[in-house]
Formats: sequence, structure tokens, C-alpha cells
Amino acid sequence: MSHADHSRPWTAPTASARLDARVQLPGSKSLTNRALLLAALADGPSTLHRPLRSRDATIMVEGLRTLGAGIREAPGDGAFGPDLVIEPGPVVGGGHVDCGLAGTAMRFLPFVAALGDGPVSFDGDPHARLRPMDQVVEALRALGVRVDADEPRLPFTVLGAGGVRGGELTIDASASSQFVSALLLAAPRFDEGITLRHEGERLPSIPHIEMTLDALRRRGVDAAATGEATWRVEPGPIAALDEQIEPDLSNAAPFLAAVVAVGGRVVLDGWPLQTTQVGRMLPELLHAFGATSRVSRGTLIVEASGGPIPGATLDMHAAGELSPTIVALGALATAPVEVTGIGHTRGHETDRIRALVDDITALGGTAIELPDGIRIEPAPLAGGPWGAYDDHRIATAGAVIGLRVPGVEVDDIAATAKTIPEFPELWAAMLAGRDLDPAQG
Ligand SMILES: O=C(O)C1=C[C@@H](OP(=O)(O)O)[C@@H](O)[C@H](O)C1
Ligand SMILES: C=C(OP(=O)(O)O)C(=O)O
Repeated sequence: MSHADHSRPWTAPTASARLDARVQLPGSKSLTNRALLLAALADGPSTLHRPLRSRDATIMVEGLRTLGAGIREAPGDGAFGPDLVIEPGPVVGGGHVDCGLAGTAMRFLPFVAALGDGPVSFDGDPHARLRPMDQVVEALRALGVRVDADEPRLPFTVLGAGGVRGGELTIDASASSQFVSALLLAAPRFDEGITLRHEGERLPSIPHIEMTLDALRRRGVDAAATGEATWRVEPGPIAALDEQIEPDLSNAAPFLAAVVAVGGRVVLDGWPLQTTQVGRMLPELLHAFGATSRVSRGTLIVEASGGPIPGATLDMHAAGELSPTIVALGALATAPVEVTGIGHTRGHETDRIRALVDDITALGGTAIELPDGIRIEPAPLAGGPWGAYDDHRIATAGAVIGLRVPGVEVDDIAATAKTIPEFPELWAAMLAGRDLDPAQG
């Protein structure tokens, strides 16, 4: 499949008819990168079926290889590229990890490096150096691991000394749930495991912490939440596991929001019966905008009338990842839409609140920046530039608005390569009502 380039703006296609499409999506970033990391620390080889193949997943694969894991491709079922076979090895130092803009890599991998013997340097994209990392650096130091860093952010070097004792630790995960997940994921390999407590003004993205605990438990690790903001992971082996990665339900957001924007029906294949992915909240979120949905034989069917989009007030602290899509719908709504609880998304790929306010304002909309969210008031929109700011979810938010507003020019649709490189082709296929197999497109 050919992927978009970074050099030319992408004119978001407008919808000329109600949707009637079946969509298949590639694997979940959050599940893929957890499965890769735990497989690299496991007690035998693991195979991932239908793993995500994207920039963030490649960064995790390369990072784990640098830290000593063997990772190779194996023939898969064809639909989403090859499977991955992960052969764990002793954690080694002496390398460099380029985290790109991947929060999972920059938060999770330093704790793996700490298990090794020798220095590992970490850096990333220019914007990665602005993302919150202080709790990674401070936690490592509190655990007795040396970190060379001018500032508590990228770039830095972790000086592993062959192991981590673990024990009791308190951190402030207000800026990112990934600080909690990072510690829990490596903790089975700490001598004493970890007894972790969060103390801070808020705890975002709790479903992602539940996903981490579930990923550990499915590999035989004794891991549990012991209170609202406390967790315990016992030391012990991580079992190897062959598993199929679920489709990325967060990347389903723009495709399902498209039904609200345009009307009609989208059928999403591979909807899990039970999942820890935060995208499971989409049916309820889209219901607030008038959509109906049902699950039938492993598919999610979302339908909407295509009539005026109602207003809504939503606290999205648990699902910040979905907020750019919901804000895009807000820009098309006929009554005010207020999304709060997403202050932490200022530390995502870009300051998402600022980016959405600026982009919507540039199209003539009325978007008001709140300390921890956005309020959008109804206003007619006109075509114009839409900055992606290296952010896959800001790019796809522009695509949602462009369904109804001709001439929305996303400056860098290739930003979607972070988690869904096939986005432009899948979007076009949805609009054409074609059933696109991403491997063949
Ligand atoms: O652990 C994970 O896989 C993620 C956790 C969340 O991070 P924050 O808690 O920083 O929002 C989410 O937004 C991110 O896309 C992925
Ligand atoms: C915040 C996100 O990514 P990251 O894993 O880089 O934090 C995201 O995908 O919305």
C-alpha cells in the first residue's frame, strides 16, 4: 500500500453521499507495544499475530532490539502484514534508543534499560524533548538507577547496573498514565516487584493502566490495583504468549465519527467482545451526538441520520486519546460542545488543546481554550489550512471536519504514520463504500 508523503497538503475529501462502508483497521498501538515489551522480557519466544505496523510500533521493535531482544517477521494471515516473533535475550547496555515521538517508547523503555548492564542513551524528535519525562527520570533515580540528564527530560542516558531492586515508590502521574504503566510493565523483573502509589491532582487515562495490568496478568504476573491510585506487581517470570492483537479502537474514532458527520452506516470489523482499549467508549460518546450502535457477530455497526449534530458536555479525562475526534465533531455541531478533563493532552504529540483551537479558528470557527479543555460554539466553517503538528489525531480530526467543509487542507497527513499509515487509503475506501483490505490497497 502506498503511503502519503509529508511534502504536500492533503485536501480532505468531502462526503458526497451518506456512508455505507465496512472498515478493517490495523492493530492497536497500545496493545502492540505492551505485547512487544513483555514478550522481550518473557521466559520464552512469543508470536504476535496482526501486530500494528507503524512508526510507533517500529520504534518499539528497534528499541527492544537495541536492548537485546531478537525480533523477526514471520508469515501472517496477510491482511495486516507479517506476524512478529520475539525471542527474549538478556537486557544489554551500550546502545542508543531513538524514541521518535512515541510516548510508549520514551516512558516504557528506560525502565527496561535499567535492567541491563551499561549505559543506554535515549532521545527523540524535537517535540519529544518537550514531552513530560520528569517522572521517568525521578522514578529511576528513586529506584537507585543512575540517570545522566541535564534536565529531567529527553535526551538522557540510563546507566543500568545489572538490576533494579524495586519496592515502594510514589510518583505523580498527573501528566501521563504512561508513568504508571512503565513502572508496572518492568516491575516483574525488579527484585522486589513494585508497590506503586500515585499522588497528584489527577490521574488521566485509567483504562490504559487497566490495559497494562491485564497484559501482565495474561502473562502469569501477579499484578493488581490495590486502591484507586495504588498498584502492586509481584516479582516473577513473565510467561511467553502467542496472541492476536485487537484492531486499534482509538483509530476507529474518526471512521465512526464520520457517520455522525455525514449520516449513514459504518460497519467496523473485529470489534472485541471485551477489551481494555479506551475506544470501547466510542459507542457511548457517539450516542451523545445522536448515533446509534450495536454489536453483531464481531462487528460494530454505527448509524446516524446525518441531521444536525447536537451539543454536548463531556469530561474526557479517561479518554484523552479520543478527544481530538470528538472536538472535530463539536466544530460541526449546531449547539455548544464542551470537552474537559483533557489538560494532560497538552503534553501529547503536540499541545492538542492549542492545536485544535488554532486549527478550528483558522477555518472560521469559534473555539475557546479552557485550562483543561475546549469549548466550541456553533459557527459556519470555510475551507483553509489545517495544521497536523506531527500529530496523527489532529490530522484525522481535520479529515472529519473536511467531510462537511470543502477545502480543508491538512498540511501533513503523513503524520498518521505514527499509528495508522494506511489512513488516507482507508478513508478514501470508506467514502467510496469499498471494503478495503489494507494489505491489498
Ligand atoms: O499507555 C498507552 O498506551 C497510552 C496511554 C495514554 O497516555 P496519557 O495517559 O499520557 O494520555 C494515551 O493517551 C496514549 O495514546 C497511549
Ligand atoms: C498520546 C498519544 O500517543 P503517545 O503514545 O505518543 O503518548 C496518542 O496516540 O494519542
